[in-house]
Amino acid sequence: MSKQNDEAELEPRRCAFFFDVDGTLAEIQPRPELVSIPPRSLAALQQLHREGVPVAVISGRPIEQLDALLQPLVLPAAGIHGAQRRTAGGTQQNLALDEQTFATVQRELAQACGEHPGLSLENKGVAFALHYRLAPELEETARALAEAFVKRYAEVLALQPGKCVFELKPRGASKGEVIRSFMREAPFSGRTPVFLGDDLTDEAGFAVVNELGGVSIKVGSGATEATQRLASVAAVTAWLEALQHALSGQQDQSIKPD
Ligand SMILES: O=P(O)(O)OC[C@H]1O[C@H](O[C@H]2O[C@H](CO)[C@@H](O)[C@H](O)[C@H]2O)[C@H](O)[C@@H](O)[C@@H]1O
Repeated sequence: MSKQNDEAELEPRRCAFFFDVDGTLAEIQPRPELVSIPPRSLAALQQLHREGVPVAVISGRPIEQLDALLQPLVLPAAGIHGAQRRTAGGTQQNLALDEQTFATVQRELAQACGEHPGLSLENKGVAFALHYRLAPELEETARALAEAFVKRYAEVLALQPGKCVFELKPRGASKGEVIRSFMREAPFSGRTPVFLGDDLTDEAGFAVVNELGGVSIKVGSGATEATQRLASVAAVTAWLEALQHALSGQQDQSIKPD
């Protein structure tokens, strides 16, 4: 870094990059399955990776969905808010609920959601997301349901609010802690961590990156622990392309966030 982090001009070859997906690399869509990552962003990620700059995705989605969104790229990744982590070497670590508890929560949640047809229940294998984007009037219903389940299964579940969603994730899952784990390992260690995210779940990541002396970048509006900001997913694409140019030896001031 050539300047203080609050006005950093990044030197990409000295950084390790961490990206949230929904709302950061990909525009928010009415339903999770409609999401895609812009080809220009994918090309930039691919070049960073090809040139040996460490890049990982840190998402609330399961890793298999991340692989589908990023194909043909296969990156180090954290899924389900940190409950899953695939290292640069390809080893995968998972936090999980025991099968019986998972099956019980699944059955009870499905039954409860069935009483509110506007709610959509996403089963992520080791976590659940209660979406109300298509029925915003059900926000408080979704919140109450999620809070009740987390209270009932407090030993194993934690609440993760997000954009038009209340998620039930395995207790202990944290985007901050997975970024910390990546930063202890090659090829990430010894570099400046840079994390871009847009939502509440990303705040844990910003806190750890700040603690490690890195660069935290909030995408969009809203209160945040992040020290820098980009306005939108489109701005993330432009920022990634500026990184590409910087990697190719071209100077481009636009890699400085707003
Ligand atoms: O950590 P992220 O990569 O940002 O993932 C967070 C959640 O993203 C998805 O839900 C959100 O995006 C959907 C598609 O744009 C949107 O319809 C929904 O309202 C958002 O909450 C995904 O479905 C979740 O599993 C992720 O945890």
